[in-house]
Amino acid sequence: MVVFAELTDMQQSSDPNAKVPGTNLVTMFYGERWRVHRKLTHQGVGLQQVRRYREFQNDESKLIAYDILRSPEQYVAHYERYAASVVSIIGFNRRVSSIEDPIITEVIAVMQKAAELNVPGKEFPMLFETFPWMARLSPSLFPWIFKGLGRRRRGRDFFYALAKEAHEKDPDQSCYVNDLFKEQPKYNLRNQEIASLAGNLFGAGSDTSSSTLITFTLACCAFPEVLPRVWEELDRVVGAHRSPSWEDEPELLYTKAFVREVFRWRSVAIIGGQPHAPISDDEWNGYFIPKGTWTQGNVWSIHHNEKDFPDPDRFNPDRYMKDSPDARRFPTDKGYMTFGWGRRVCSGQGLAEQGTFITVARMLWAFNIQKALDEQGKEIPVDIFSYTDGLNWRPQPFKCRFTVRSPEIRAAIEREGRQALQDLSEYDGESDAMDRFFKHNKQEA
Ligand code: HEM
Repeated sequence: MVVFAELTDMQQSSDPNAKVPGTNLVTMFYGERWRVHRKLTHQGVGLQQVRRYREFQNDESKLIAYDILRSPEQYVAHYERYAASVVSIIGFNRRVSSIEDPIITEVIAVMQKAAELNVPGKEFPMLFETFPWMARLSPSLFPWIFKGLGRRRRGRDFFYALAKEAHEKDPDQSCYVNDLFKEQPKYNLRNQEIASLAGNLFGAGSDTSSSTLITFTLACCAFPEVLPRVWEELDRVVGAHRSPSWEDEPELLYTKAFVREVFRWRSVAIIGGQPHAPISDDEWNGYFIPKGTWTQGNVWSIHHNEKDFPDPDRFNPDRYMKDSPDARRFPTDKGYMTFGWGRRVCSGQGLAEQGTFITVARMLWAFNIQKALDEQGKEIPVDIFSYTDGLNWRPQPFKCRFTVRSPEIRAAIEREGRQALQDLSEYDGESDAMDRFFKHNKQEA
């Protein structure tokens, strides 16, 4: 498999001198270059940084509730817009204001397809994992792989064009791509590295965050019995005249447990993301693991271990309530492994956790989320096992009902939504680079 990784890395690079092992943090081998990318990513979305993003993240989250009031049937698109907009502001200082934006309709769709194909042993090119001898055959035997890599190169061009546009518009503006351009000479960053670092915000951070919110919605439909308790807490701590804020967090114990259970119940990176590999020979529990062997953490299995999580398919926030009989000791304080582990642990964990908390708390406060009704007024069942089939997964499309919990709450959602739109207007703006790219691609297609 290592052979295949090297092959793809060489093919990915348009610079003939660029025979470094990979240009993207997510798939890069561990080493000096990986450390540089990891450091730069932390400068953008590390734990210290993400608190600075709370204000606009909260505003974008207020717009989910506001948008769902007007078009509840498009709830998935509203989640996707929110997640894409947050990382777009961080990266490029430009928000994604519409669910029609090509960042959502095209880029995120490509990411989902990539996650679907990127399952070890499932389909070409990951069949190399199942049949390693294939990796030794001439690349000319697999012409279609180059088509895929060409597409990936176009993705890089796209993110580089967006980064350059943001930088040229205002090089002093505080945003991630401006920091990358500032660091370019120090780390000798090639343009395609800037593109991949900036593109990772969408690639690693957008589909994962929105899929988690879809899972949350499915859990509400499938397990309505958990809702009254969380409403009692939210009504007591927050009330009806404003939505939850981060300041409420210490008092929202059951809501926080609810969020943790969302992360555990159907973790989006179900096999822990990309495979890891030991950098030297290793031994574990009597097993010899040669250097470079792919190892994959089975998050599904960890989160479905009856010992730690009895009746694991039941959505039960009580697992995370300290004094509950359903609580069990888990090796980590958080009680889940949703973001991976070790030195490759998710770089955007802090951003994802704070955004998921504020959005789940707000959605629970705002709505009763239930199964949809058919024409006879009967509830349409949901299937908690009907998920997409990929490295990152999400529920297959399902219909549901959002009912605002009171007229006071409706008024607060509308007031806060209008205010959020005003506050976010500083990030509004068109992108010529995006228009050009999608027009060009349509012509080519
Ligand atoms: C609910 C949302 C998210 C989940 C469940 C998630 C999960 C994961 C997982 C399981 C990994 C692999 C960890 C490992 O190999 O051990 C990962 C890696 C990564 N994630 Fe996330 N992630 C989320 C959101 C984000 C966000 C918002 C960003 C950035 C904006 C991000 C950036 C990254 C990056 C850059 C890596 C690669 C790190 C490396 O290989 O060094 N993720 N994520």
